[in-house]
Amino acid sequence: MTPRTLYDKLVDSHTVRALDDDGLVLLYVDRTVLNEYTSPQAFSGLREAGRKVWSPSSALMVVDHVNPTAPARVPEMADAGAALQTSYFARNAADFGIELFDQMSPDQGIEHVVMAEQGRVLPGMVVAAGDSHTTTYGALGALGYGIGTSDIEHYLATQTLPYRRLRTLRIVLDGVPGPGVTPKDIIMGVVRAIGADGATGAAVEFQGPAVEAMSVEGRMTLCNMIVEAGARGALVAPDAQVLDYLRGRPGAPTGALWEAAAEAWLGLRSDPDAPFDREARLDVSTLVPLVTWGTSPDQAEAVDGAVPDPATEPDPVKRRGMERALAYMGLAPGTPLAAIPVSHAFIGSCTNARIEDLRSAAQVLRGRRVAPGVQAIVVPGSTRVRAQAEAEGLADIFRAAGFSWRQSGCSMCLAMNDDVLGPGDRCASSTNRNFEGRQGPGARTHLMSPAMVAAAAVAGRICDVRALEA
Ligand SMILES: CC(C)[C@H](C(=O)O)[C@@H](O)C(=O)O
Ligand code: SF4
Repeated sequence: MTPRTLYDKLVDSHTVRALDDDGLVLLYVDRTVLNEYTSPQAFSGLREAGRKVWSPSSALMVVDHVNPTAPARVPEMADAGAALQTSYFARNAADFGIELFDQMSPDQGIEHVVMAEQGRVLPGMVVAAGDSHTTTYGALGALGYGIGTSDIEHYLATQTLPYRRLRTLRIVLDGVPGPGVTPKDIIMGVVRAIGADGATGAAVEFQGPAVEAMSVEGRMTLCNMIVEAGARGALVAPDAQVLDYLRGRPGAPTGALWEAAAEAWLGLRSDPDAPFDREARLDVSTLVPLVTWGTSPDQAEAVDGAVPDPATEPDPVKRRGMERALAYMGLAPGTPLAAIPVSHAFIGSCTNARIEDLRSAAQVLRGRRVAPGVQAIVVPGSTRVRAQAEAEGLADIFRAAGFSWRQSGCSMCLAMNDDVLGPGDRCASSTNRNFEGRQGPGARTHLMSPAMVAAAAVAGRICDVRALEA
């Protein structure tokens, strides 16, 4: 048999039939998750065509993008647009028979955090959903990818999608990360190294000792943020850690079925000599905590470094991009990153708001206070994560430090609810995108790890977390 990558195996095992000779197939898709923002037209399409959902139990509906995160939750949304989106969402759930976690549900949260913690995504599955960060599920050995609204409709009606096989990119992570270097710093290091277009259209498989040593939640951060290098799929071969993560979750099999599944899952890996189209390597021991200074996720620098000078960039296109980014960010070349004051700190998003993220930020905040003038908020990735953090005493640490302890949702990751920054606000943010206006018109975003956000909140400026952890 020709050696195959894990990606090839997942695509092959889900191929209903080939649609052309060039890699276009009809793919069987196991599951989806729907949000209130990208699903409405898909349901309207089904209604107009008089179609039903083929397999309602294969889908889950979660309110996450527009809901407020104010500490006291109410069923009615004050914002008229959000109220309309969420009420149509609920009507679609009821009419099409799909399970819904609305904003009042104890299981609500950011869709990708919820799918994993509920055990709705299992190794070997293909999951397509109307959100680019569906790649997160690669951490569990499942092929997740983002789709548009017309594809959501196609999925709901048929459980299949036309799918063009992707080029593969193996990213090997060697070495042991040094102090303060988290999975977020590692994926930011990867994106910086290969560029914001370095994985365009690729199915990435992360391999290597640093991946094997990483927690499953850390691998979710990798698979989530590789989208910012253009990836359309991400995978890590499932191992014993993945089994430990999944065992006992609501959607995980039990008894003999679990035993059989676990054995099969551990066999899901690329053959040793499987060919990848491309390969990249990074020694994570060379990294230090990273911070973005620009408006593209690859515009990142070591926290103990300085804002780069566009004048030293030989590529004219890159140079103009840097100049424009610095103008938007209000930064001068040569400014030490650790001298940049912040007005806001945000810990949240499907990249970095799981329990391990909250623990690492709380570790920095214990016994410390947010600097005067800094508004700091923490938005747990799910309502379950929030409850767990409360049970572990993390919420008390955040509150005592002066952070606002919120309900779950996408929140300030993309500012579709009322958590919006103003022009000129500067935010230390644990999120994945720093595009112009992402957190509000004219607002400036510096991406970093949750621990680094905590450090920035305390210092009132970008701050090397290693100084605080020492
Ligand atoms: C709203 C949705 C389409 C979008 C995505 O696909 O990623 C959002 O979640 C984001 O992070 O920008
Ligand atoms: S948390 Fe941010 S990145 Fe994740 S789905 Fe929501 S808006 Fe997109």
